[in-house]
Amino acid sequence: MAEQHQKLKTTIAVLGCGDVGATLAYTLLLKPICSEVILVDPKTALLEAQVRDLADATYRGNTGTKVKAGTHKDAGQADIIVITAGAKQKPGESRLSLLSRNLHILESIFSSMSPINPHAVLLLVANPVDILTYFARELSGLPESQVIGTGTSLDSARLRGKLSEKTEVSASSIDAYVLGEHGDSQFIAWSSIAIGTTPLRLALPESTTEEFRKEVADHTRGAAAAIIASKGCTAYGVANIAASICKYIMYDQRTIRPLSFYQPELGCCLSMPAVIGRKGIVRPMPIVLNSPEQEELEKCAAGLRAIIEGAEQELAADKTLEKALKES
Ligand SMILES: NC(=O)C1=CN([C@@H]2O[C@H](COP(=O)(O)OP(=O)(O)OC[C@H]3O[C@@H](n4cnc5c(N)ncnc54)[C@H](O)[C@@H]3O)[C@@H](O)[C@H]2O)C=CC1
Ligand SMILES: CC(=O)C(=O)O
Repeated sequence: MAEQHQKLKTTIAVLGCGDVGATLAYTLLLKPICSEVILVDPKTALLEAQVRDLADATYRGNTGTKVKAGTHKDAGQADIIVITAGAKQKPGESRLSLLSRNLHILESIFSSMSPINPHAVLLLVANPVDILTYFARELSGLPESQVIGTGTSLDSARLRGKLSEKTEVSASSIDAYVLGEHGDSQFIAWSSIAIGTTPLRLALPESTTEEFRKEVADHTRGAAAAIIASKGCTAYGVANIAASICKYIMYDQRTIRPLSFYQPELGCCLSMPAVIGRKGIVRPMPIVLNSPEQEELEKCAAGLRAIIEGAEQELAADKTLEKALKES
């Protein structure tokens, strides 16, 4: 019986229980996606308080999901490991400015979690998410398909929200993708946007003007900075998206979303549409880009590759210094 129970148990570990991690844990408790949510954070007082506060939300009308505090080792055995651990942008700061701090946190997480459940799917949320997804793939030793970042899913949701305002059609009836970096070099795949089954250019002729496209792209690209300027963080949007991705994985739902994953032909992780299921990326879903969009994609990948190279050099220099200090 105990063994049968063990097999039915499904666990999602959330690393980092700050604004994003706690909001994600709350969202997971409200959806019956897994039997247990494990929270991990080195700030032990915060961790205990978050677990108690979240547990209070489970005692009435409970979905059956339990929440508890755990260690990095416990997290390493979960079915899905979500990494929200890391510094966040201050008003006016870019996501890329977090790289050095968050890469060191990522390294320390993998050295404390090892060995990782070989069937786990790793979901990166911390920023800069595309670069961290690239390094998580190397540090975790998991197959590429099992290491994904939330990428431009959030930007795409923001885009659909804006287009919903413009077309007066529900966002859920709009197919529109932001692709590339979850950051300043992201781009909108305008040529494939559909309102229901109607191409955007037919549904809304003004959408082909430079002015319209600039307004929508600026809104989408600038959304995080605008929210952070007033409340210091963004949390609800990404928590909802991360919880939905967990559901697609747990239920092997085969949903198509733009997610950050390794693109062998581009040499980096960035967002392209993919089918998501129990093993993570089931397969990339090809998208037809016109030539300006293809150029944007290549420019975006070149920028990310340059950042990865710089980070690799920094990590190598750190290792050399560490070794020299140990030997002295
Ligand atoms: N990808 C996306 O669309 C979004 C990404 N983010 C990113 O998510 C990250 C977290 O944001 P917030 O929760 O607002 O930050 P926060 O500062 O409120 O929480 C971060 C938590 O991570 C914890 N932490 C640090 N080292 C850790 C370790 N080794 N193991 C476990 N936990 C550790 C900290 O103690 C802290 O409690 C940031 O990098 C932020 O930029 C935020 C919103 C959207
Ligand atoms: C913070 C961040 O990456 C976002 O809200 O898009």
